Order: sequence, then structure tokens, then C-alpha cells
Amino acid sequence: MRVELSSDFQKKYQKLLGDRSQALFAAIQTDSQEAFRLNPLKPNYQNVSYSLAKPIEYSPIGYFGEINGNSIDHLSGYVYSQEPSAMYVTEILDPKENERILDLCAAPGSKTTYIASKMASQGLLVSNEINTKRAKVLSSNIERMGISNTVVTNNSPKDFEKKFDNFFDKILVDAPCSGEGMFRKDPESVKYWSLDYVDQCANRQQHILDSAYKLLSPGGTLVYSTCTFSPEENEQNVDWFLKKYPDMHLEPVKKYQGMEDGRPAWGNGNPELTKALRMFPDKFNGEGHFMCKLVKDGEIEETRERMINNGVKKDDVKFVEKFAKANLNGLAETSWLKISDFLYQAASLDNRFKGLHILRNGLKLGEFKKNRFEPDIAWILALKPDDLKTVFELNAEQFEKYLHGESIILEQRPSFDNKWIGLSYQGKLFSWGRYSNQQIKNVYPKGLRR
Ligand SMILES: C[S@@+](CC[C@H](N)C(=O)[O-])C[C@H]1O[C@@H](n2cnc3c(N)ncnc32)[C@H](O)[C@@H]1O
Repeated sequence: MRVELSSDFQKKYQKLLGDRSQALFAAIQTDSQEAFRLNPLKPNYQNVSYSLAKPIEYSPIGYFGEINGNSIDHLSGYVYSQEPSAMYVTEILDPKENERILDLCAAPGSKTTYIASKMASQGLLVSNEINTKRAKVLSSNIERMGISNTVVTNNSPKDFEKKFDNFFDKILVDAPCSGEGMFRKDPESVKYWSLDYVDQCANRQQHILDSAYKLLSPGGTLVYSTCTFSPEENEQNVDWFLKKYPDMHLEPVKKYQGMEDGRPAWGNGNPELTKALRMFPDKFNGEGHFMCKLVKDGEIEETRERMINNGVKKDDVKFVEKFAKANLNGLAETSWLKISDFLYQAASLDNRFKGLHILRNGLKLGEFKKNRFEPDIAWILALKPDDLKTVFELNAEQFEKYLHGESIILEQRPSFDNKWIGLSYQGKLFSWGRYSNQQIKNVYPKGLRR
């Protein structure tokens, strides 16, 4: 599909880029780059049905290629579709186990799920999204990838300021932007573009950056990224930020083939801006992006958590222990949290979260029903086959049926008789099944059925 570039856009970039602008406009008319990531949180995570012949050099888990949203690899959270340029943002952030990380503009979750996969279920990741509909998509992507150390919130960045000042070791601001770098991937986005829209985006980004500064610990790292070319939203905003907050400085980032320096001339002549990074699709094998790493002076300080009561009663524990004894090979020590009838393996019991709109705190384990406990899909997606007493491998026909919402009738009496079993296809756990009388009842959530 041809991307209709407006004359304002063309004039602007002819002025900024001179002759090179023609190469950029031509690149915008070519096909976008498809790529995907593997998920190291899963057992045998490289065992996928997609070709790994074209690795992305700057991402140890990234590959060129297209994936199918209905494949078992996708449904079981073994793969995540992400265009290649965007992958480098998380590599720059360099998340580590046991850090406290905030992703302020996180939906639909491609960078957050990458961050979590590098944290190996340790530490705390807060994934925030201001838009409620998008926050729900974020939450379900986090669930699919089997992530347990994340609190998903649906708030404005400002809402965090009072309670989380100087709290986070690392913050990602993957800002809402004018999206010029995504024109060829999403030609519809051209319709929203105007010179005024760029200015509005730049202004909104400054507000988000103001919040991010307050939430960042001394010694902490802030990664700022956009998928747009405009100087106003990139170099000019970074220059504005550095001037407003003199205890912040830019750190250089490694540049691979086709990645370019930020442009001082586009940011009031600030020479530091060469440390930022640009990707233009005429030189780089991915969509248009800008990213940079900003560090706050000082040392990271330990902050004590202020714990809340987890709401779990003695009887609740009994029900869960009974469930685990019948269906699991043990129950790990964990921080439980009960919210109404739902039980979570909490990512955080810190009372700083009080007052925020939380969609998910850690791993949703299940629900207390009358005199019993029923496990949630999120739990199975985070479990490994060895954690379960019974894993039942479906054949292709059974798998299709189960995805449609049908129950599975077994021809013979199986060797197990416990009620809650893990269902796998091609060796990948993707759902619970409820067994009784030679039948596996369908408990695949209605919203996920195909
Ligand atoms: C570029 S997208 C984030 C993409 C995401 N990081 C990912 O990798 O999947 C920017 C997000 O910022 C959100 N947003 C819009 N206005 C915002 C605001 N004022 N403050 C914070 N986030 C905002 C949008 O809803 C959108 O989901």
C-alpha cells in the first residue's frame, strides 16, 4: 500500500535532510520489517516452529520473520511479534534481575514483555498504560508470556509522583509520538499527522519526562524513545530535559550497522546529542526510531517496602494447599495476595500502590469458589511441565477442538485421575483442562477461544 506523505511532511524533511530526504521517502514506500522474539521465561524456549536462521545482531532473542497469532508458539507465549528497531530499546535499558523498573507508556507491551524476560521473574516491573482499553491488552500480553513479577497499572504518569519519588532504578518512557517512523507499517497513521500534531506530541512528552524525572532514583537510568523522526520530539526534547535537570546526563550507547548518532544541529546545537541514537529506514533494517539513555547523578539507594496486609485467611490457604497436593508437584513459597475472591502471587505488597488503578499484581493464580479453588489460565502459562502432576499432550485435531471451546473425550481410561491437568500441544503448555470420567472439560477462557 502506498503511503500518502503530505506536502508539509515532505517540505519539512527536504529542508532538514536535503538530498537524503528522497531516500527516506522511497524507504517509506517499501515493506516494513517483520520480526519476533523468543521468550526465555519458557522451558526449552528455542524450541519453536519458526526459522531462527536470521538472527538480529543486537538482540540475543530477536529474529527476522513473521509469526502467526493462531500458532501454538504464539498462544503459549513462546514468541512475541516485534519490529526489529523497537527491540533495541530494551537492550539499551539493560534490565537486570532484582531491579525496580517502571515502563510508563507500556501498551501493548512489546517492550515490557522483553524487559520482563530479561529480569527472569526477579525484581519488580511496573507496567503502566494510561488508556484503559490498551491497558487490558497489555495485561493479557503479560499473561500470555508467563510473566509473574509485574504490576500492571492504568494511570497517568503524574499519579505515581507522590508515592514513588526517587523510587525506580530504571524507567522507560517509550513516548506517545507522531509516529512518522511507523508510516510504512501503519499507513493509516499518516492521517493524524500535521505540523501542529508534532508540537502537541512534543509538549505531552515533556510532561511525561517531568514525571519520569521525579520517579527516578539518584544513579538511575531513564531510556527515552520515540518512533518518529521529528527533531521537536527527539533532540529538542532531550536538550530541553538536560537543561531543566542538570543532574541528568546522556550516556553513549553502542551503535550497530545502520544506526546513526543523534543530531546536535536538530537540538539547539547541543553536542551531547551525538550520544543519542537514530534509525532511519533508508539506512537501517527496521522502522524509524529515536532512543537515548539518560542517567541521574548519585548512587541508587535502598528503599524499604511498606507492606500491606495480603488479605489471605487460614481457610484460603487450606484450599490452595489441597489443590496443590492433588495437582502439582509442590507449592513454592510466595507472597500471596487476595483481592475479592482472586488469589495472586503478588509482584509487590508495597502500600505505595494504594490508590493506583491496578489491573494485575503479579501472577493471577485462581479464584476461590464455594469450598474450592479454581486455577487461572495465567498460572498455567507461568508453570513448567515438571511443576504439574499431569500434563496431557493433545494431537492436532484435539488442539483445534479445544481452541474452539470443545471438550475432549478420551477413548480409554487414562493413567491419571487428578482433576486439574496441564494441556500441551507440541510440548508447550497452553491451558488447564478439567478431567473427570474420561473427559477433559473445556476451561479455555472464552475470550481466547478461536
Ligand atoms: C509508543 S506507545 C507505547 C508502546 C509500548 N511501549 C510497546 O512497546 O508496546 C505509547 C503509549 O503511550 C500512551 N499514552 C498516551 N498519552 C499518554 C500520556 N499523556 N501519558 C502516558 N502515556 C500516554 C498511549 O496510550 C500508548 O499506549
